Amino acid sequence: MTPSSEICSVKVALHIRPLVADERLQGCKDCVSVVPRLPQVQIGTHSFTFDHVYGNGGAESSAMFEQCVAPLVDGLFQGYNATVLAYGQTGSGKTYTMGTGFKDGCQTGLIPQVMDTLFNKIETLKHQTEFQLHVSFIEILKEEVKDLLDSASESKSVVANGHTAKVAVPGKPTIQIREASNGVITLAGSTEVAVSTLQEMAACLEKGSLSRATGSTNMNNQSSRSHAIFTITLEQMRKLHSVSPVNDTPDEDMGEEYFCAKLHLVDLAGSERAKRTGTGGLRLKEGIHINKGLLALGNVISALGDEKKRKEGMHVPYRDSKLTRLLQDSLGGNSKTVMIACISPADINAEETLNTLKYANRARNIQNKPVANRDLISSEMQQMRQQLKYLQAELCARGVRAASDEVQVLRERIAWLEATNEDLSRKLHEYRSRCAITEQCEIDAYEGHASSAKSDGLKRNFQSMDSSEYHMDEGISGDSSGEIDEAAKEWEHTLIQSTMDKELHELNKRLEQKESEMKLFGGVDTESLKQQFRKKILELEEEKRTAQQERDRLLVEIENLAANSDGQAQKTQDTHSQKLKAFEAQILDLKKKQESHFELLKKKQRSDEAAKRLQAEIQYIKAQKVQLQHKIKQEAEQFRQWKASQEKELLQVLQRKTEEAAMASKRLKELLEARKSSPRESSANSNGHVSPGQGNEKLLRRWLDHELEVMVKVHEVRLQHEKQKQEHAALAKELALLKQVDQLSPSGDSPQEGKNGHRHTRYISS
Ligand SMILES: Nc1ncnc2c1ncn2[C@@H]1O[C@H](COP(=O)(O)OP(=O)(O)OP(=O)(O)O)[C@@H](O)[C@H]1O
Repeated sequence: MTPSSEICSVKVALHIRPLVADERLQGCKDCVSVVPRLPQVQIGTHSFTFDHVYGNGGAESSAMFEQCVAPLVDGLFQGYNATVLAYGQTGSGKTYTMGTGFKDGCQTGLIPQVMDTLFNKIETLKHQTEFQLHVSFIEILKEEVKDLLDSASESKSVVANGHTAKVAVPGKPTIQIREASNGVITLAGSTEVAVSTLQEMAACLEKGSLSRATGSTNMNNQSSRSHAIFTITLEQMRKLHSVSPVNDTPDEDMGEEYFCAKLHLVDLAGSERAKRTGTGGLRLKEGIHINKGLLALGNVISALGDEKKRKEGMHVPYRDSKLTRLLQDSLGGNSKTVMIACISPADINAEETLNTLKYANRARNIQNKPVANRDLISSEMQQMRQQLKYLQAELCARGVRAASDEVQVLRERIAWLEATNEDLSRKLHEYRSRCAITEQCEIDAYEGHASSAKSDGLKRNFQSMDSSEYHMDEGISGDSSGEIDEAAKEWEHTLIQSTMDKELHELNKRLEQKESEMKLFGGVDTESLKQQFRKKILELEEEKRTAQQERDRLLVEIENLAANSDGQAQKTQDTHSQKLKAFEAQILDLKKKQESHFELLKKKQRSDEAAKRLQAEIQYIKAQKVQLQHKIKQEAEQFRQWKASQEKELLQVLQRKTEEAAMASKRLKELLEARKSSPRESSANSNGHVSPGQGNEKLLRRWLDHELEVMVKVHEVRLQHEKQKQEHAALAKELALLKQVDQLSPSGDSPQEGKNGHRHTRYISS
């Protein structure tokens, strides 16, 4: 049972009955006065204050139940034990006040009102709580506990000399007072009748009241000769509801909460003086026992009521009598207790009344610590259930339930990516080797074509110049092989660029895929999630440990109970065994939850590792990409430089040839001028004589032929130069385009087709 302690004093109410007929006949006077509107009474010079005073000018007796007992009935539903104790001299009205003389459905007294209220409340709560009610009714007569509800002893009640008493049935075990390890006092062997209606409970009260030992004394025609305790045990199994976080509707799956509380309604035997009660023999013996019990009760009340002694931890003599032993819980223990001190206002009873008032006044100082008797197991189970609910909700919120599926999907995706990667690498390798072969074939084919085409074209034109004194073949005679080299170089450059562009394109594609994979990992704060998991696992471990400890404790308790062979022990043992089973199931459940948490944590770790690998792969691809881009740039730059140097060289040659052509043309002009200025020389030579002028003419003609040839060649070179210039412009344009592509290259697309097409055309045309 879980304690939720609060300290509260024993409440004391004073009930002053009116003067009874007998007293009036004796001419008794009222010696007790109630201070108006105060719970205070005066008797002689003595003044006493209580929590409530009823009757004889005080509050109406009818208000007693509402003010003193109804709160205790309410507390019963919250799991608090309670005791209502009627104390007072014989004939002071205890039985009347308690209603333990309940006969023929007569509703006076507190017990019938308790029963009414109890069943009304059960009626209003039964839709959400399951109730079980038991009653027991015992009396302590001459220091023996007797069962007033035992059917076997019913017929054995005897009436002799106006005295009703039960005869002990042979073989029937006597009722034993037991104290459990937690200090709870129980009666082993008493009849506990399960009741479900007011009528059944009233029948029990009536039956027990009839069985109770009563006798006639001078003070009371029907004096109770025993202490009677009517006990109502209320067990509740309350259905717990939690509110669904999704739609605010009650969730039925929260289990139950168990409460068990007892209400003792005690009608003590009246204190008496043998002289006044006029008893002798059997009555006297009864009276001695009654007084002994009450004296023990007085001592307990004194010990508990003295604050100083209480603080010093003074011994409380509960064990001095069966009465005090049974009321141990109600006085200074786990119970909310109300004592109703009953007094007669008659002056003839002044001394007893004063004693009662002193007794009751001391009882006000007793402090109890009532605790709600909630079943520890059910409350722990409830806590565990709530914890589990919380965990499940949290896991749901964080999408961890889907984590395992997600990890599976990612694994498959990684496997697919790796396969694709391998496939692409293989294709790339094949492509490269194909490229190398194609490149070689292209070069070979080009070389073959060039050697024939060039010899037909350029070589034919320039061949004659090889032997000339002007050495016009310089720079041009090597053009054939030079152009072949150039074309091969360009072709190689195009192929390299194309391969690298494709490589870059592949890398970009892979990078894109890997990055989209990474995004799947990115949604969850994995570190904090892992922390949460670890925390929950630790919490579950802690809960499991607590549950195991509780189970061990229960086992020990069951073993102890097993040692006790009586019915009550057996019953408690059965209850404990059931709880133990439930508990073990709970522990098993917790273990499973813990294992599943471990599994989730492992999966999460594996998924993190996969994410790490993916990240590393992405980094590697990025590095590769940067390297490739750098290479493309470098290759383009090298080619550009080579092309520029080629053009520069060509321009130099052209310039030189142009200058030479200009020189030749100038000389030709000079020679023509010289010929015009000597016509005689030429006529004289026409007579058949070879003059020195004739030799010159011959020389001049030869020279002229040569000059003309040179001029034709110069013209051809000029044409060639024009052509080269056009090509140069086209190349510059292409180079600019390449540079642009290079800058935009992450997409990997490049206008390869155009370049190749253009160059190829150029090779053919040249
Ligand atoms: N408040 C009351 N109003 C009217 N009559 C009362 C009241 N209280 C008690 N009486 C009457 O007083 C008589 C004695 O009452 P009761 O039997 O309840 O005393 P008791 O304290 O139980 O005595 P005992 O200790 O001897 O059993 C009874 O006849 C009862 O009807």
